[in-house]
Amino acid sequence: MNEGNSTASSDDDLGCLLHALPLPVLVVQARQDWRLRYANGAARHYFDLVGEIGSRSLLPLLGDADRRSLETALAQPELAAPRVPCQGVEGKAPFEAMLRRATWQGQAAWQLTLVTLAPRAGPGNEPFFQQMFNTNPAIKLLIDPLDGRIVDANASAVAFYGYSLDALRQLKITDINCMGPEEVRAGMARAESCQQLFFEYRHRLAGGEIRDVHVYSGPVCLSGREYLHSIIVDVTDEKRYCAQLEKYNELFHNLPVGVYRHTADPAGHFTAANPAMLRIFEADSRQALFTAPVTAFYDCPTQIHRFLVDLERDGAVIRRPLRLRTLKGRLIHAEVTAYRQVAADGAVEYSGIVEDVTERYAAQVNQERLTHLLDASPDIVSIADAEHRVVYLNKAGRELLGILPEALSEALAAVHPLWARRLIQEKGIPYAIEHGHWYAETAVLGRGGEIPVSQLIVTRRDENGDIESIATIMRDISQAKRYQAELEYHAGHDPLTGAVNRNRFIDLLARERQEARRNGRALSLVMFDIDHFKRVNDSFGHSVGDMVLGRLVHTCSALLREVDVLARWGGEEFMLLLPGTPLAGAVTLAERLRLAVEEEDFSPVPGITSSFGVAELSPDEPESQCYKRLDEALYRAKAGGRNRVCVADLLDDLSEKCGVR
Ligand SMILES: Nc1nc2c(ncn2[C@@H]2O[C@H](COP(=O)(O)OP(=O)(O)OP(=O)(O)O)[C@@H](O)[C@H]2O)c(=O)[nH]1
Repeated sequence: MNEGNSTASSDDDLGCLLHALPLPVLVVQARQDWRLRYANGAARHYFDLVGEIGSRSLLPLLGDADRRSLETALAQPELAAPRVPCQGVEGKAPFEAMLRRATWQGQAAWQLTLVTLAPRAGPGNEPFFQQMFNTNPAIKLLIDPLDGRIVDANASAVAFYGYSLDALRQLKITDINCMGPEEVRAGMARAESCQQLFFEYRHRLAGGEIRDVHVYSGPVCLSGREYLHSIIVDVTDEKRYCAQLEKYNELFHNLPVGVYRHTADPAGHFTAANPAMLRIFEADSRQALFTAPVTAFYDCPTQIHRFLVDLERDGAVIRRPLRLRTLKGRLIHAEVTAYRQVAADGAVEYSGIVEDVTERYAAQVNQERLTHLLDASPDIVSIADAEHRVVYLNKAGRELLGILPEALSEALAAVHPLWARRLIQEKGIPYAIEHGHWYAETAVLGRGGEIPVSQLIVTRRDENGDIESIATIMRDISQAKRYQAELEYHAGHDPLTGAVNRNRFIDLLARERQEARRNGRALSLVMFDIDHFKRVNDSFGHSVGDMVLGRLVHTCSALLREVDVLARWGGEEFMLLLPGTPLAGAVTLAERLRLAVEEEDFSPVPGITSSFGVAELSPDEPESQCYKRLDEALYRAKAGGRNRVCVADLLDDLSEKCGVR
């Protein structure tokens, strides 16, 4: 019992039940002159108590005999739950007082439950009995103990059972009771073993409805005959309520979230908690949880202050994330919902729900970290679900697309040129779905045209092996491409003249030879160098010599086709690769180059000329042999007076045929 006032509050369901109980129930303070602390409705009715009862004592309400009996019983501490017959208040039925030790607001008290007794035999009492029988609001039946016939019923019984008085008098109690004899016997045995003053039955009303009842019975002698006087208490609603309460209790007990109630004083203490609360706060016992001040569970004092201020102001705080500490000092992340409630005695209490979201919080923090990282990346990262709906796009992606597109196909269309889109849709995604990932160089559409990107598509499957997500990471590789192209250029070109270098020339020659063999096309080489170049260096210095080399390459390149390759073979020596060119064409070109060099202005160097050796590569001839022939031809050109073209042909007269000097 935890009623804080002398009247039961309608807010408190247990108090409400107690208040409505048809048996008079009193709570009196022990050792304090039987001061009344509580009286339920029936007790107030019996003792004609009206208004506040806090200062009144029970003793003046009782006759001397009853006072003595009660005090004698209480003076016998060996009696745990004494039952004391009392004559009762004048003009009302005598009663038996069942005494039980209780605690009332932390103080020792006695609970008195008064079971009213029907007056025993004696014709003098009959009118009194009749009056009690007829006028009492309790449901009452008078039963013939020999055959169970209902002899009489009061107005409350008529109203409750729904039969007229005459109809009730035609019935036996067994017609109303719908429990079998076995059940009745078991119920009686149970009542006896628990010293219960009533029996539990189920009574059928006239309309067929069955109600659970407690029946308090006692013998009464009327006109020389013994009858059974029964008081019937309808407990159907109470039982239903108790069953419901049990269900709620079970629910409360098994909830995976913590449910609590705590006092609203500055420290605050838990006064109710379900097992989940103990688990969440690592409390070994309820006691451990209840004795620690609520403030001890908060990690941050400003957080609790703000929480309580909001709770006081708004009456409720819904799912607020809080950092809490367990009794073992472990930090947990929780979401707390709390309500401010005012108890029957006006005391403010807080009750609420604590959800331990530590794991969820950690996952969320991880996700936020990852998102932060992905947003900081210049790479475009997108994630689509199994239905190809875009569910995530990082900052770089959002900047490129402006918004988050709904469908993957929509995103692809907005981002990629047609060829790349086809490649991704027809090859990339199907391959990634089958093998887990796909990597390729594709492109996205930039303001200035296509931007080359490296693209990785990664698929993720769930535990059933079904596709869960398709992630794409795209990196702008235009810079890398530029560097690569530059590197490739430098690896294959002479930095002084810009002509292809010897290594690249050899590679290109090998490729062109293959091509020439496949297509049956001619392929010619021309070797040439500047005449008396040493003199240039000696007379004008090396830098002028370098200038001459550069201008020579420039002059010659202007006369070449796209497919021709001009290489610096070494020093002031150059080589020409002429695909699809037979010997005659190569000789003509060499002559044209010779003339162009001769006519070029190499100021400050006057009269620069060059000598040429020309050869057509036969399909099976090793390159080394051809180089040798070219060397010989060039040597002949030098020996012949320089500034001329000589053919390196096995047919010695070919040079004459070609009309060259
Ligand atoms: N300025 C400059 N000179 C170079 C470079 N490479 C080689 N030479 C010079 O080119 C000259 C080649 O001299 P030689 O092999 O005697 O041939 P030449 O003087 O041209 O005589 P002929 O070829 O017989 O007409 C040498 O003096 C080299 O130092 C270069 O990159 N820059």
